[in-house]
Amino acid sequence: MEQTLLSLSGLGRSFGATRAVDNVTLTIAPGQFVGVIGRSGAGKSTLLRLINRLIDPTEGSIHFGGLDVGTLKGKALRDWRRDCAMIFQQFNLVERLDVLTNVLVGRLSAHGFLSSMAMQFSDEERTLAIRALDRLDLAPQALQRAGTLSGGQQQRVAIARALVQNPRILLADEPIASLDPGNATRVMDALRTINREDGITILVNLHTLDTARTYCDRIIAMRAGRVMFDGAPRLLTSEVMRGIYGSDELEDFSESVTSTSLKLAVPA
Ligand SMILES: Nc1ncnc2c1ncn2[C@@H]1O[C@H](COP(=O)(O)OP(=O)(O)OP(=O)(O)O)[C@@H](O)[C@H]1O
Repeated sequence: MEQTLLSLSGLGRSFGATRAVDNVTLTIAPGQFVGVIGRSGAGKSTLLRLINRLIDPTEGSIHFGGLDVGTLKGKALRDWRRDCAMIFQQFNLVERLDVLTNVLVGRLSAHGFLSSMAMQFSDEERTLAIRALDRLDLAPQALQRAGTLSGGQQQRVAIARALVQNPRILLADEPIASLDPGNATRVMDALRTINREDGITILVNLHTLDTARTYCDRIIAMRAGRVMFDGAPRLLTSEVMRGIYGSDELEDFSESVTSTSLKLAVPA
């Protein structure tokens, strides 16, 4: 039987009359690379924010291993947020700080209040951060101000910051939505490397089907807060997509964002 790392049961979140996430039940096995697709407003961000506990559910439960994530408070909640790293579309770096310091921010959750206020880091932590940057081909930029990097480089710094947290799962909320195809490919390649080499489970929100098909070993398609499809990419055929989203909505998914998928889209 397949192991379960993360389990969502009847998970829901309303904002007034809007059911942003509606009765989502699913399990994720360790090491999976899962893509969540859906149009704008489908509930993808809300789903990730619920898992990370940036927002609280109105119904249902979230379990991670033996942990009841929905009930965590104080230090246990902070520990969960460290185990469950999150990266965002807008990178969320401190632009005036150098790249290395931005990566070291990922270590703050392991510090006490005073040392985190003083931003004091050990030599081991600096080595860890440099190593993470090196893996993402960004060691030469370590002392550069983060705000001077390209969007794709900034997103890779955000991935390095997440890596030094030693997360058990990485949630990425539309990480390539504001990048050009070349940078989008490098960011998705970096996520794939982390998934394969470190075994970190990845849940990534995407709004393009081609990218999800290229990188993910499982796709969850959402519409109006609900899971409409959950399975292997090859099973998410055009007919299935049309059945979920209708012919008009389908156009929203057709754009190819990553150059890998562009290559795949070119007939032989
Ligand atoms: N804080 C909030 N207050 C009110 N409504 C919200 C809030 N957050 C999300 N919603 C609503 O919940 C629904 C789902 O939004 P969500 O951001 O999760 O969708 P999404 O699929 O991530 O879309 P996008 O790709 O545009 O980010 C939308 O109707 C949105 O307007």
